[in-house]
Amino acid sequence: MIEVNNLAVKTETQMLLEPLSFCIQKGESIGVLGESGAGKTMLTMALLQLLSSPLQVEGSVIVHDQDLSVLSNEQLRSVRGNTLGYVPQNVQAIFDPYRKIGVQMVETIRAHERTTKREAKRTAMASLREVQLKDEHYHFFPFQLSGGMLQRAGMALVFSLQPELVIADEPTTALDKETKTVILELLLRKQREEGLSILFVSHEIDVIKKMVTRILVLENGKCVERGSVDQLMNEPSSDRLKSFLHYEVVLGRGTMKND
Ligand SMILES: Nc1ncnc2c1ncn2[C@@H]1O[C@H](COP(=O)(O)OP(=O)(O)OP(=O)(O)O)[C@@H](O)[C@H]1O
Repeated sequence: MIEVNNLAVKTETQMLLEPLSFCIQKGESIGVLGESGAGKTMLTMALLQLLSSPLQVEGSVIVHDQDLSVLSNEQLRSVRGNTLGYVPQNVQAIFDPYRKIGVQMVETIRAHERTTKREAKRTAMASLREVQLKDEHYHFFPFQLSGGMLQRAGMALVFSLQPELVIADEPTTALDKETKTVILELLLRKQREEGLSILFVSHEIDVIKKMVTRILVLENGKCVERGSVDQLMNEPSSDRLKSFLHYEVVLGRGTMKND
């Protein structure tokens, strides 16, 4: 459903993301693994057409045979949300701190779909329940929710628009175990039951292994390795991936076959 061809990001003096190509099919999940500064967020922003001068973006992102770079801002707003859902690491940026969660959800739903307020409220409530929040949270301000609850509310907002592909940029980093489980299980269930496609960005190899079938490893803005999870876990070739695996073993998060 999405085809990325030689996507690159640079400034006048520096290459921040070297040309990268990959496809994601319906119902497929791909992981992007890399350390801080590897270019993971740069990739997600370029995919969503959210970068502007002085950053220069080259290459193309094709969604359902449509090149996103030629779309108007209005068309892009529709693609972002209805087709491509974006879950950032810190969803505080999604919500206006001074307005109630439910009001913001209803507004977003109605900006993307022709629906009544009542119907949008029903969708918002159902979405909140899906992430194991309660109906009362609909009436809360963002600051009244804990960080983990707010991250779940962010997921609810994204899923209330029923996107076909979710781009999740470190969606569970620094969250408690319970919230992490709710978010990861929801993504996997949507993939299994609704054919959701997922681009899962993380520096946590144990999480990425559970979530995806194929991985791209980024280092200094360059894809240094790619392949299926099974293949890469058993025969990593880049030093970057080897060090990720070594780190995981040292932390005792799991036993690797190549240990
Ligand atoms: N607006 C910008 N102008 C110039 N360079 C930038 C800009 N934004 C980010 N960078 C640089 O691009 C590189 C990649 O940054 P990016 O935010 O994509 O890393 P990341 O892998 O997402 O890291 P993290 O996990 O810490 O978020 C870094 O060297 C960063 O300093």
